[in-house]
Amino acid sequence: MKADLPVIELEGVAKRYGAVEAVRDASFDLPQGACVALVGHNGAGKTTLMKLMLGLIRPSAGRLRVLGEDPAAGAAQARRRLGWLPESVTFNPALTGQEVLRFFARLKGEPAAAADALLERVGLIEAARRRIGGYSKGMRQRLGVAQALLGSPRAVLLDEPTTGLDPEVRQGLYDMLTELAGGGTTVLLSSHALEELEGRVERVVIMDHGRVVADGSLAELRRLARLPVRLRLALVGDAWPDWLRPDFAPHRLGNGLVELSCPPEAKMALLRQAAADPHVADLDLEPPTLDELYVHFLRSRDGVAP
Ligand SMILES: Nc1ncnc2c1ncn2[C@@H]1O[C@H](COP(=O)(O)OP(=O)(O)OP(=O)(O)O)[C@@H](O)[C@H]1O
Repeated sequence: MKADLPVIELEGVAKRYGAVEAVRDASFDLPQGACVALVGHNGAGKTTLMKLMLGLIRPSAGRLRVLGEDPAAGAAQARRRLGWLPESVTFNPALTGQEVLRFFARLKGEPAAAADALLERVGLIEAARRRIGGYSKGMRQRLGVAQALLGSPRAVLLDEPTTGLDPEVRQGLYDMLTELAGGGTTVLLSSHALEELEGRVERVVIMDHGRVVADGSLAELRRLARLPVRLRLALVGDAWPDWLRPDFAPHRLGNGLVELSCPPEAKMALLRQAAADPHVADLDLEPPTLDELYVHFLRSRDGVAP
């Protein structure tokens, strides 16, 4: 397979369960070394999409290619080049991390040394001979990631890998995923939380009721959404600058603070005026939050593509 071919390709993919349309008309590519998040609320279709990519289920319509092959066609080759961390992965608590990972290594035809190298890589080598029953949630999750990385997969799919992790452990996990993608592995993770993805993934695919409603970098999605920017000014005395146009809905917050919101294209002109006005003692700029961005795309009727 050529390096410039996408590792995973979806064209008009749909999956129905009876009356439920779990995935509808999904089309996107995941190139080599991409680090992409699938974002959506419960039931949006994230897990179903991953299972389709893994070949665990067949699409009701559309075309799916993983490393150039149909993942559900039974060709084990393509499937073996994928790693998967299922949602809420559980391991036998009576076994040690090393026993579990060596067992999975055997299943994948990998040597025990490969399991040990991965335990080292995910920072579990010191706990390798301890029973999993005594592991923290973060340690179990890292063991899950190590399991997904056995056999040096070309792509890893991680279903909500950060749920329940504290911020430090989560950061460690994202660092590991960034490093993996930097080494050429395609990384796809699902998440409920857009806000934790800032600076951590290069692209997000937002899903709603089985449909892809947005696909792009967070910067691209912000540009597309054209959400208003909030400005907070600290004014000296009772001054009310005449450039505070009523259509920006300026209002006093108390303590000399005034808040207004303006469309992104008006932002620079407004900042220049504020900076040049001696009545403005201080200024804070608040870009739209990721929650606002998320809500915008969930409400958008026709969907948006980059
Ligand atoms: N095996 C199944 N049989 C019937 N319906 C299913 C099946 N699997 C998923 N669904 C339905 O398909 C829709 C999408 O589910 P999916 O698990 O893909 O969502 P999700 O985005 O992963 O949600 P969550 O964040 O809760 O994990 C839901 O309405 C779900 O109930």
